[in-house]
Amino acid sequence: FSECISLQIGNLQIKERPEENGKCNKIPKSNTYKCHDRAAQSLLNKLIRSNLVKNTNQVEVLQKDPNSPLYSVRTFEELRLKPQLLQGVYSMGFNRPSKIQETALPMMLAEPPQNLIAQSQSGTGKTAAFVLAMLSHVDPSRKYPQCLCVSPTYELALQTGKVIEQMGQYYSEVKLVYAIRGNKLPRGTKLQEQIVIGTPGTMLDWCGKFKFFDPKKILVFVLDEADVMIDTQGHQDQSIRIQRMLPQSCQMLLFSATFEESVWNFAKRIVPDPNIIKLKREEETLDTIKQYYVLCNSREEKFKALCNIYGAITIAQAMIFCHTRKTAGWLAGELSREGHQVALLSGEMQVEQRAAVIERFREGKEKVLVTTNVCARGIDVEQVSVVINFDLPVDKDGNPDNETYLHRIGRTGRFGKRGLAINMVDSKMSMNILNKIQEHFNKKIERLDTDDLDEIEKIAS
Ligand SMILES: Nc1ncnc2c1ncn2[C@@H]1O[C@H](COP(=O)(O)OP(=O)(O)OP(=O)(O)O)[C@@H](O)[C@H]1O
Repeated sequence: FSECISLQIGNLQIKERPEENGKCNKIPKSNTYKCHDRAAQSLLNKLIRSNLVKNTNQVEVLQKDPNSPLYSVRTFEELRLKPQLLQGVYSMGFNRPSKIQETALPMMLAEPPQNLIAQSQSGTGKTAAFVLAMLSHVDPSRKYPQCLCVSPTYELALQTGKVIEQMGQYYSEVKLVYAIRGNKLPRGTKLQEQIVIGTPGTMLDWCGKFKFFDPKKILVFVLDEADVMIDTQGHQDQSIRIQRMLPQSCQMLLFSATFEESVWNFAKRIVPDPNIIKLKREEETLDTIKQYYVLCNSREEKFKALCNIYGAITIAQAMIFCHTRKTAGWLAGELSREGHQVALLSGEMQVEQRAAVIERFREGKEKVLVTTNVCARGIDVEQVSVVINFDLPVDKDGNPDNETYLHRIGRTGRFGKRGLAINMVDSKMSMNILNKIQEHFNKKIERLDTDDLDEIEKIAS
């Protein structure tokens, strides 16, 4: 599929330019794909499964299902967004809000402003929700920072910044600046941008040490991916110190995909008198992501299983998580030898290098991303149809890391897309870890026999 240039299916023509992220560049406005024969239908199904065609049908169905996190009863118009923002939302291809957007936006846009602690599954539109809230509150005629958004990593700050730029594209007076390492401003600078987005350390320096802006004038403070934030040494304290500089009237918003007790305690310290949107444990995993495990005996067997999976199904893009840099390096080498276009991302790389790797992957220049760690958390790449846990996530004591599991599998199945998560189990210990993960989320993870190609094909259908 990745090589096809043009496809005629019934009266629908799909053209693909591989240099454009492998996405079809001509997608009919209508949500119905008409197919006149079975071969064409099966071809189209494969395209949809491999995420090469944006399956808007599926999103629409989910948005009408009250049990889905994408369910909404209201339209964006009913959420009373400014016309320029509505235009931005529609230009991004959003038709209706998701559940978190529909529930959180009225609270965030209320007068007087209300504080919020919100949880929603990965890929259900939290970022879009708080970006809309920030853009709704800024006064573009005032040339100083009014909204702060703190993200746990450089990559996520850049990603969120892009969403702000896209959503705010018709609101051109609103400007954005990145408080991230590497963006060095001369002493004495007074920022004119209305939105500052960055990582906690640099943000703290900018408002505390360098006084690039006056924290007392901030109207909205957003803390994104709170669970990832508290995993990084120092981020929790830095975030709290920033929050302490803000006026009492400032609206505090905190988002997270998971809420272990530690996240909860942190959230309560940051957000006084909050409205709370919280999920039940069994709602945390998405039904659109199918989860499997594969039994192996060694690293080489795991690699063979991976090759079998690649041999049986069309994978638009995949993310593969390993426990150590050594395994990740080895695996990336083996996959390259097999002819895959592989990107390797690991913690010892410079932040700029990491951002460049993610950008290339997002553009579809590489189809497989092998990675070890947190810099892949929260990364939103629509085309990721498969996540492989080459090694299961464990904490430093070797216990299952449920939070990381959820973040990893959440890289697929973005906004209603179907996703596959495959876990490689290679010992009694890792089987034990997998069982605990199943128990924690109260979700069965089925066994997959990767020697049986038909069975692999079936799970992707
Ligand atoms: N209402 C909507 N309609 C269609 N697509 C949407 C809508 N809201 C968000 N999206 C898209 O869905 C994807 C996931 O959204 P977003 O990144 O905001 O989710 P998230 O909950 O912040 O994810 P994570 O927990 O992984 O950070 C993005 O590609 C975004 O453009």
